[in-house]
Order: sequence, then C-alpha cells, then structure tokens
Amino acid sequence: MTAPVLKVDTLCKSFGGVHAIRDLSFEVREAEILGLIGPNGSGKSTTVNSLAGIFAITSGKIVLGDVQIDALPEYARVAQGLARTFQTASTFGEFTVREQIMLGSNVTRTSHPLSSVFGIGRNPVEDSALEKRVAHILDITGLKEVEQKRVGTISSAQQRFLMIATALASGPKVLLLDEPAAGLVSHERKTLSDLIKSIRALGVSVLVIEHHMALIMDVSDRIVVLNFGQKIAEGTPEEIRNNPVVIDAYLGEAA
Ligand SMILES: Nc1ncnc2c1ncn2[C@@H]1O[C@H](COP(=O)(O)OP(=O)(O)OP(=O)(O)O)[C@@H](O)[C@H]1O
Repeated sequence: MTAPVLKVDTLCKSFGGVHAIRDLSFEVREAEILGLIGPNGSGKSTTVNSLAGIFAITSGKIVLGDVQIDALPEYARVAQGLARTFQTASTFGEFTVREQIMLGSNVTRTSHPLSSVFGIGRNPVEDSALEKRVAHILDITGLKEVEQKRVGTISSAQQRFLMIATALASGPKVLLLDEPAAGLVSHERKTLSDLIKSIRALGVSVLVIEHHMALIMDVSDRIVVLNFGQKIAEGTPEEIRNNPVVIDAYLGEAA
C-alpha cells in the first residue's frame, strides 16, 4: 500500500442547519485514483469545494503531504499541489489552447505571471521544464492537434479535456475531478478513462466524483461512498459493487 498524500480527518461542513458533511475521514494515496460517489445531495460537491478552499469547513482537518491546508485560501492550496476542475468547463475563449495550458502553470513559476503567454520576464530554466511538461500534457489529453486553436472554437469535449490539462499544468500532487464525464459521449468517456489512468502514471493522485458508474468502476483503485453527508462504505470497485448497504443506498438506482 502506498503512502497517503491527502488526508481528510473528521471533516464537517454545515450550511446553517444543514449538515452537508459529517465526520468524513478518508485518504488519497500516492498515485492512486480514488472515486467519490453517492446519491444526489449526499455531499460530494461540498467535499470537493471544502478541499479546494471554496467553502470554509466547519471543523476537521485537511492535510496535503505534510501541510495542513484547511485554513489556506484557494490559490495557496493550488500552490501546495492541489488542483481541481469544475462541473462546467471554464475556459478563456480568446486564448489559444496552448496559452490557456501555459496560464495554468503560473502558480508554480517564479517569473512574471504573464511570462508564459506574453514572454515578459522569462526564466529560461523554468521555460524549458515547462515546455516539456506542456508537450506531455498536450499529448495525453489529445489536444496536440488543436494547440494553436482559440479555446472558443474547439468542441465541448475538447474544452473539458482542456480544463483537465490546465489543472495538470500547475504540477499538482492531487487532482480533483468534479464530474469529468458530464456531457461526454461513449467514445469520449473511453478517452477520459485512458487520460485519468495516464495522469496516475505520471505519479499524480486523482480524486474523481462521477455519476457515471461504468467509468468510476473502470478507473478507480478504491471508492468512497457517501450518503447524507457521511461515509457509508470504502473499498475496491469489486467490494463496493457487492456491498449491500451501497446497493441499497445508491447502486440499486444508479446501476
Ligand atoms: N451553498 C449551499 N448552501 C446551502 N446548502 C447547501 C449548499 N451547497 C450544498 N448544500 C446542501 O448540502 C447537501 C449536500 O449537497 P452537495 O451538492 O454537496 O451534494 P452532491 O452529492 O454533490 O449532490 P449532486 O450529486 O446532486 O451534485 C445538500 O443537502 C445540499 O442541499
């Protein structure tokens, strides 16, 4: 078993009287794909938004590597190595695909924030490492052929892959994918599965929230199941598929 890279310890998040997450503990291990599933309203998005720093948590602890990050602002968590994507694609229409990916790298650079796009105040050592990283990201996300196209002109599936590519450019230890298969058709979901596995092969851990059960069962090393804001099961895809509590709460309706 590999070491944990992200530790979530007795996390609670309430919105007024609504306990969206209660005493949630789990860990994401090095180069592991962890699936997070559960019925609508079970707390998946609240978990991701709490990890990413969109929501201030009510109590508990979030540790990335050796650093407790739950009090850090969103951008500082990215700098520590926690990147995320959103349920809807957020891209900058006027940039090229390559430029947008370069912008995603800025959090890890010491040179001017716009140097990656406009060439201001460049650092040659960083530039060369970044060029290699971006070339690899373009390859594994299948975006190489559209790298010079404006983001607003590529397909919606390519925009979803671009969101993942931009998050990867920050050089994360852990990547949070929030419903990455939404809006994708069958062959695009297959490409997505392959991409998620390629990300693991880079040594990056992935936490993926997804309603598409075939995809989550295919990519996940382990799965955590939520219901009413609490963890009701944790295990391999095989264990989860055969868990009567999970079948009763979720898989019976989702499968
Ligand atoms: N900003 C908010 N203000 C108040 N209540 C919220 C807020 N966000 C989420 N909730 C509540 O927290 C609970 C968990 O919601 P959450 O969106 O995290 O679930 P989910 O598992 O992601 O659902 P879905 O699969 O439908 O996206 C729900 O009861 C929801 O109504």
